[in-house]
Amino acid sequence: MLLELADVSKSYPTGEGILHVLRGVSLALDAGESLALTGESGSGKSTLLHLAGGLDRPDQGAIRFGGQDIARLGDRELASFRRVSVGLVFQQFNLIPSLDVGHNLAFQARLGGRHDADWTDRLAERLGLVKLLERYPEQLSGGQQQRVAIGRALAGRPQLILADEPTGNLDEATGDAVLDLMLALLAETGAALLMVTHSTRLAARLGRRLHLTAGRLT
Ligand SMILES: Nc1ncnc2c1ncn2[C@@H]1O[C@H](COP(=O)(O)OP(=O)(O)OP(=O)(O)O)[C@@H](O)[C@H]1O
Repeated sequence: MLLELADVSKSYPTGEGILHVLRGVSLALDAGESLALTGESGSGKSTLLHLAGGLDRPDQGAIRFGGQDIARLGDRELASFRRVSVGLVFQQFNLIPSLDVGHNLAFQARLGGRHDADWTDRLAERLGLVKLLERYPEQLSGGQQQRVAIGRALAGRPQLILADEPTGNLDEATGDAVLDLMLALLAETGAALLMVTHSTRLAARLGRRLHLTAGRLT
């Protein structure tokens, strides 16, 4: 098993008291598996994704990656886990505006000491970015920007990709094409995917689906 959330709870203090977002959530994801997470707005999908990626810590419960509880790692070890083991793709493509496509693609892999020029070239080819490598993000369409973000997430060959509404900013046809590419590349690398989506149509294309409601998974 690659990723396991065991009885994870998370709440936030708010003006009106404590908001219990996740109430004892458990899930397991194997290497190479893809899982769609659906749920109403505000149900805690992004919160769960952030916990799985070590971007935040749970109040209770264990988050095991390769058997190790990342919720118990120190800040430096957690940062290293994020750089090496996880690739993130968000709805807002989050490219670095001052870097061209080639440097955006390699950015995270370089940070994690995992840059591999041949693999990055191959990703650029598979994602149809070869002719765009010297352009800057503002010179790209939304679909092109998201293809760069996917390449950047995969460049360091992380074992887990976490995607939060990755096609939410794209029209349906472009979004479908981008998702197809992402799934094909995941199949090639063997990485697992945990993807948040509002769309049951997109969720149906992944291996498994879970629905978050009232802080619990069904
Ligand atoms: N840092 C925070 N402090 C206080 N409340 C928060 C914080 N982050 C999230 N929340 C609240 O927790 C709940 C879950 O938020 P989350 O972003 O995980 O939901 P979501 O299912 O991803 O929603 P959406 O589909 O709208 O993106 C929401 O009610 C949100 O307002």
